[in-house]
Amino acid sequence: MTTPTAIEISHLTRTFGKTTAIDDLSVTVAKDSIVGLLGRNGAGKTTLMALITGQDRPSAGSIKVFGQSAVENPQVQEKISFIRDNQRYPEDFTPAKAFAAAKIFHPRWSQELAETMIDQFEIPVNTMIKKLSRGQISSVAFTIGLASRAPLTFLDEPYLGLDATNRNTLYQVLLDDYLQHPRTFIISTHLIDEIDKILEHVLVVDRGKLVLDDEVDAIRHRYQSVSGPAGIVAELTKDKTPLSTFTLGGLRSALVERSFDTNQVATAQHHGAEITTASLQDVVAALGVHESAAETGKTRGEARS
Ligand SMILES: Nc1ncnc2c1ncn2[C@@H]1O[C@H](COP(=O)(O)OP(=O)(O)OP(=O)(O)O)[C@@H](O)[C@H]1O
Repeated sequence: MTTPTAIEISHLTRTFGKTTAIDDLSVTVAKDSIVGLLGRNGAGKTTLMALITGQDRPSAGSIKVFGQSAVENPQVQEKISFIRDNQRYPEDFTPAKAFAAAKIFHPRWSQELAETMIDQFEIPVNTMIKKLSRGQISSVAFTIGLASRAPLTFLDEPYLGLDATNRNTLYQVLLDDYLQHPRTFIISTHLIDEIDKILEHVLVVDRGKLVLDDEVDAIRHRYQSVSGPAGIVAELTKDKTPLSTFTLGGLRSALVERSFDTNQVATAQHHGAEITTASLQDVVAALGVHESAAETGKTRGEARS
C-alpha cells in the first residue's frame, strides 16, 4: 500500500531576476507527519512554502496539494494554514478579531484549543496587535496555526520573540494536538536542537536544492560525531570522508557516516576522543557548508574558529 501524500512537487524552479531561489526541486511529503523544513538563511524555505500554498507562482515545474493545485482553489485553500514569520494583520485588529477572522476561513477551527492557548500563552485578546510584544504577536500567529486544525499547516519560524518556557509549551501543545488530530505540519526553524524531538521527517534545502529528505531517526543513526584532540581525531577518521570537520585550537570534531563499533568507541575514549551519535543539528549544519567553502580536499566542509 502506498502512503497517501499531502504534497507532490516535480521539478520546481522559482527565480527572482538572477536569483534562483528554488532550483529544479522534486519531493513528496506524506500525509499526517511533522516535517522540519531546514536550511541556512536564504536557502529557499519561505519561497518553497509560499509556492506550495499558492501564494506565489513557480517559474517552472508543478505542485500538487492533496492532488490539486492550490492556486486560487478554495477546496485546497480551506485545508491550508500558513503562518509566516512576519505575519501581518489589519491595522485595527486585536487578537480576538484575528481569531474570529481565522475561524471563518478554517472550517475545522477549534475554539476550545484557541481558548486553551490564549490562557497558556496569556494572550491579551482585546489589545491592538500592533501594540503587542514580538513574542505575543508570535503567540497569536501560532494559535491561529494550531487552532485552525488545517490538514496542512505551515509554520515559518513560529517562535520569534518567544522565551524558552513558551517555546517548550508551544512544542508540547503542537505534539499533543497532533497526536489527537493527526495532520501534516511543515515547520521551518533554525532552532533544530529544540524541535528535533517532535520532528518525524526532515527536508533540508540548500541554495534552492533538496539535499536531504529522510526520517529523523534514520538521519541520527546514519552519522557519528568524533571529537577530541586533533591528532587522534585525524587518525580515527583518516580513511573516511567527513561530512564536516570543525577545528578549535588543538581540538577537532568530525561528522562521519556511522562505522565505529562499540570496541572502537571504547578505544577512542581510552585515547581521549569521544564518538557519539550525531545530532540532527550537526548534520543539518554540515549540509549547509558549501563545497566552495571547503578548505581541504576530502572534507565536504571545514569550519575553524
Ligand atoms: N520577492 C523576492 N524578490 C527577490 N528575491 C527574493 C524574493 N523572495 C526571496 N528571494 C530570494 O530568494 C532566496 C531564498 O529566500 P527565502 O526567503 O526563501 O529563504 P529562507 O530559506 O526562507 O531564509 P531564512 O531562513 O533567512 O528565512 C534568497 O536569496 C532571497 O533573497
